[in-house]
Amino acid sequence: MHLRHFRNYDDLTVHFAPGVNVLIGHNAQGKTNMLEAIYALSLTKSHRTNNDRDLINWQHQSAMISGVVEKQTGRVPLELQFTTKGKKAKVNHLEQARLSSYVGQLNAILFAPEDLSLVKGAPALRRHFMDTEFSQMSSKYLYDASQYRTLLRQRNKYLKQLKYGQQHDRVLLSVLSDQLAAYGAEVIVARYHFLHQLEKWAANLHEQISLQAEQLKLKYITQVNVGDDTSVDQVYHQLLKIYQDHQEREVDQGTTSYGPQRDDIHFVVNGKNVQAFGSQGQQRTTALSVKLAEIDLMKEQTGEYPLLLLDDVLSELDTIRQTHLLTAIQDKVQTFLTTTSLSDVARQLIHQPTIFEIKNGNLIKEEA
Ligand SMILES: Nc1ncnc2c1ncn2[C@@H]1O[C@H](COP(=O)(O)OP(=O)(O)OP(=O)(O)O)[C@@H](O)[C@H]1O
Repeated sequence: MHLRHFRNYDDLTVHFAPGVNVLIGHNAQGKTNMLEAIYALSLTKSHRTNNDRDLINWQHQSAMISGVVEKQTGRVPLELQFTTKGKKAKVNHLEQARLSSYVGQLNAILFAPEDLSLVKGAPALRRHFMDTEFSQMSSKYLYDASQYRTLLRQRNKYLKQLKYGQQHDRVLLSVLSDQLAAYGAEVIVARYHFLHQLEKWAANLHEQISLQAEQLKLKYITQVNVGDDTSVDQVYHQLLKIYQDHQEREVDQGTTSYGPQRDDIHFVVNGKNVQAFGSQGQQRTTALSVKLAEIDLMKEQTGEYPLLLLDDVLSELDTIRQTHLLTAIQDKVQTFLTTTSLSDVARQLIHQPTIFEIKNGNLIKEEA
């Protein structure tokens, strides 16, 4: 990987190892920035800011991240350039007209301490989780979800204009409702199936981590009826009917109250919703199982394991959970783990880690 003028990195080339890469450093040296660079190389955007300008070093006007991904099908050079005017993404040195044709070349799963609140946090967090993860597995999902978001913004704007009498034409509202229902149905059916697949892997991991004491189920919460055999067309008609039945109410409120932007996931352990009734430990085990399950699901869906980015999470987990995490990933997932100091437990658990010391935007590889 090569970074130029990215955050606090000036000009850095680094060769990472295929196994576990440990990035050790004091606070504010560039550990999270490095994970952010890898994440951005995967998804074209940061996990912690929506403003790409934040990624550019304060002394400069542009930044670059490039890297070579070694896939089963061969080596793929990727490059991202950020300027104050926008960004460019290249695959195999060719600029991509759409960012969506770039995403999916390199998949990455990031796990940070705040992800432990996936279970107890707000529903928006769980929707964001579905969107980021499923978009990496399916370019169709990425496209449908982004079309849905654009249409939702347009429809909300139009509903507000109707509410305040700036517009009167209900025909245009019907057109927007129809298009919104079409993309909404794609998103809902895809989420249902992906969550069903994710549950298989997550339940298995949860059972192991809880030493066979707990059974985890994932329940997809959405406003329409959806099951194993429900078609996209059936969901589309349900949504369309909801929009027709509630048109006056939505105009009154000036916003769209129905659709996948209101979805949620319930995590159920031994028959009880963990969000409401689970102990902190159960909530953490659930979050960990779901995150680890994504690794296997991505492999199943794409044929390649994703990269795993662990931002200072070991210190947040007890020994049992650390052991499960580290044994689940070893020898199969290329991992990048940041820490201010590696505990003795972790040192013993990681097979042949490659250790880099991060100091003020520089990486120094420790000799084995
Ligand atoms: N655009 C930027 N240009 C220059 N420096 C930046 C930019 N954005 C952030 N920094 C600096 O990068 C430094 C490293 O930040 P980073 O978040 O990577 O720290 P860290 O090593 O993960 O530390 P911690 O252990 O405290 O989380 C910070 O001092 C921050 O001020």
